Amino acid sequence: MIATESLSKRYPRVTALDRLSVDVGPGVTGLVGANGAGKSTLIKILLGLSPATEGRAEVLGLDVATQGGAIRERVGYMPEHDCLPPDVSATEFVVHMARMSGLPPAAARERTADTLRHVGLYEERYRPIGGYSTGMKQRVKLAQALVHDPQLVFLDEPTNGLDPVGRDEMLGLIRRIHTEFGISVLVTSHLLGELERTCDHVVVVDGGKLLRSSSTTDFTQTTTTLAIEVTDTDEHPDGTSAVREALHARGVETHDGSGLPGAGHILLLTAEGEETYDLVRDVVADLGLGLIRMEQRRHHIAEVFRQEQTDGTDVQGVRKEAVGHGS
Ligand SMILES: Nc1ncnc2c1ncn2[C@@H]1O[C@H](COP(=O)(O)OP(=O)(O)OP(=O)(O)O)[C@@H](O)[C@H]1O
Repeated sequence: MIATESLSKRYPRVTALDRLSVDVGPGVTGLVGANGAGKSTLIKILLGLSPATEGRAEVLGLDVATQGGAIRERVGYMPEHDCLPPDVSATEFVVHMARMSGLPPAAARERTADTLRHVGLYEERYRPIGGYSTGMKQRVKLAQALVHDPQLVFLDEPTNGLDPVGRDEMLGLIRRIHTEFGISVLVTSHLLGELERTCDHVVVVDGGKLLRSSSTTDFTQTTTTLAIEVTDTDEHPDGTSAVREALHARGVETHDGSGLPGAGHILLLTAEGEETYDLVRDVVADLGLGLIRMEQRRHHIAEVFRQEQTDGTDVQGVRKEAVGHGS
């Protein structure tokens, strides 16, 4: 879908992209980085709106330097900043954008109605945009990116300014753009964790450089860490401590899962194999406790990242190592 090769963008005072080489396939891909990491710059270059200083890039097999128009016919773009005219309704605006994309009037109206319904705007679509909430404005921006039925959409910080419920709804909507309509998505965020449930693949940039590019499952792959939670009984009012002591007596180290939801009631230990599961089961049964859960823990992206950064001696070292993992 997207391929960049040693792509750089230098402004007089800042290098926004620094020899970025990355491949993005079909599906939902998260482009993650702190503010100023170069995400919006990359999107503008990929749309053929801003020339790269060096390197090259292709979108859907088209060269961004020479085929920007053809790219924008096939790709939708939801910009980061509010850019909506306040005096017109969502319907008028999205019909206009559909017409600009070359749809005939009747098709533009039909596609607009379908798309606004899909993004969750109903009666309000006839009211002027100026009176909309941030969430509704984000939906209008999303609708105009989808109305011409693109193969790929670039969504720049679509969850910006939304409350947690609005954010979840937007992330669900983004996922459905791919699952229901087969449109591939490149979505940016400065929050690594929020893209975890939504994206198949995550590309992390920092200071214009590629930090890491891998599938979400590689990021969050199941580890051999077991999380155990047990009931309390009259005999063992603190069941967790009783299990901890019994496991220690059998030479199994545990840690307490601090920082996890429910910490204090959760024991973490490294599973050496089948025998660890059997041992835990026997210990809990011998104590007469109930086993609430025994599960392999999945890491969250943000944890993996934090872990990599603490393991590295310096940020530069982390970058080198992370680039090594990239595709
Ligand atoms: N037109 C421009 N002229 C000069 N510098 C720019 C220009 N556009 C972006 N920059 C700089 O390039 C760097 C990358 O900006 P960019 O907007 O791509 O980052 P970002 O990752 O999208 O962050 P944000 O989410 O804050 O927009 C920043 O230091 C920014 O100040």
